[in-house]
Amino acid sequence: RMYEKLHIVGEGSFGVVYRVRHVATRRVFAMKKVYMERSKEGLRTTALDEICALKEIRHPNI
Ligand SMILES: Nc1ncnc2c1ncn2[C@@H]1O[C@H](COP(=O)(O)OP(=O)(O)OP(=O)(O)O)[C@@H](O)[C@H]1O
Repeated sequence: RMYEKLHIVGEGSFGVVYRVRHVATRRVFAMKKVYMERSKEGLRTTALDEICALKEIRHPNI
């Protein structure tokens, strides 16, 4: 396992955020687990929208 879960930081509309530790470097990060419920059409568009939005953002904390 690359990241060790420490505790839950918070929860939003699209997922839950954990405080985690990167095992190799011991650095602490926030990890967001996006809800990925499956529907007949495949992945929910809300989950995809959230992932696409986060991929676009350029910020040292993301
Ligand atoms: N990079 C981060 N570092 C530290 N804490 C974070 C980080 N991202 C999210 N959090 C914490 O986790 C909580 C949930 O974040 P999330 O982005 O899932 O939802 P939100 O943006 O607060 O709400 P919503 O998505 O419903 O508008 C936040 O309120 C914040 O406390």
